[in-house]
Amino acid sequence: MTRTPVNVTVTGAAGQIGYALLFRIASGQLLGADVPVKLRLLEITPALKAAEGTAMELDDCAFPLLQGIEITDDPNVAFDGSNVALLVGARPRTKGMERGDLLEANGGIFKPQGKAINDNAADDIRVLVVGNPANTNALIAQAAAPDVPAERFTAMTRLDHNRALTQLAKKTGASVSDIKRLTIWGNHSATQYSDIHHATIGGKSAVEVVDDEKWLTEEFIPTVAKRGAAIIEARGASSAASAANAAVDHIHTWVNGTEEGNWTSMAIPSDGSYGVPEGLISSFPVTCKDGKYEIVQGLDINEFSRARIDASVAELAEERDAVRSLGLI
Ligand SMILES: NC(=O)c1ccc[n+]([C@@H]2O[C@H](COP(=O)([O-])OP(=O)(O)OC[C@H]3O[C@@H](n4cnc5c(N)ncnc54)[C@H](O)[C@@H]3O)[C@@H](O)[C@H]2O)c1
Ligand SMILES: O=C(O)C[C@H](O)C(=O)O
Repeated sequence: MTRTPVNVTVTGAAGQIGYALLFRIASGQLLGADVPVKLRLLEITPALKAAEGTAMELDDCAFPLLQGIEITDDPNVAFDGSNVALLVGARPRTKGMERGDLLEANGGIFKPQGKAINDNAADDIRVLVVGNPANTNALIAQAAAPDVPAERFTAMTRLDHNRALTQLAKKTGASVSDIKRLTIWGNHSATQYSDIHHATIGGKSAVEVVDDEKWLTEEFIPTVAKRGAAIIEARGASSAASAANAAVDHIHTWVNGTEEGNWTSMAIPSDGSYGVPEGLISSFPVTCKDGKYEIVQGLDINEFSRARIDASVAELAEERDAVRSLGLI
């Protein structure tokens, strides 16, 4: 193998998403079956030992593509020469914690990590924020990295996209691969909007195939938006394997491209498209080609969609204003 290994940094590596993610990265599913990787695992000091345990297991898989593992509690080391950064570790909301407290606690994580990315990462760094509140954590990290092109900071709504695909497939009896051009708009939160107005199923309009407006508004959209909470309720812990799967999908698509005639959903810094204020990290329909993404332009947004996009974007603007008032951006 002669290719230079790609440095992949994973924060929160000893957590449950980390455990589901690292083996897939090391096996080549993130970047490709011919791309060697070096892993950098960032954890808080008390979790370093657990991260070492996971590294021992990674060693024991004898993955041919895995060219090294470094474990550290220092963001400057973790992001040194990093090409891909998966920011998973975050401060979860605990009892009695207000939203402002949560944003502030996460600011204490994502601001220094953004600075460490700015100061140490490779020129081609691509960042995916998974840790919640993902969109606003991405905004905090991005603001702390003024030397990195803003568009390299993204947040994950691919899990919502995948959830929506399956709900739609189950409703219509189609296969997920027959469904194209589905979109998640806005925030990775309960305000997100899963939009099938431009989607097709087996080449036909998804709205016409579904032909059930009540299901769309009262079941589909809320089921997808509240799926994370439903999983926490059922499992007693938040989604992990499906979140790791979506992170793999997000980076794989960003690097390797979307299929012809289809698009995906990524939370990315807005350029003002579709009335989303510039700079907010909001989910859009995107196509990817040659390692770059582009917002799908020219879609007709009906009144129904407009109201839902606006509501989610308003929440993002509130979160931005809150972190701004805390001096985090
Ligand atoms: N965007 C999405 O679709 C999505 C889906 C599922 C979960 N999540 C979020 O992903 C995050 C992680 O979930 P999990 O189940 O793996 O949580 P977890 O609690 O199992 O693991 C989090 C890990 O992060 C580590 N950590 C905390 N602060 C850190 C720091 N400053 N630097 C490095 N590591 C740090 C912790 O030690 C822990 O090991 C949560 O915020 C969760 O809400 C997002
Ligand atoms: O961790 C959570 O709050 C839920 C998670 O973001 C999910 O969508 O599964």
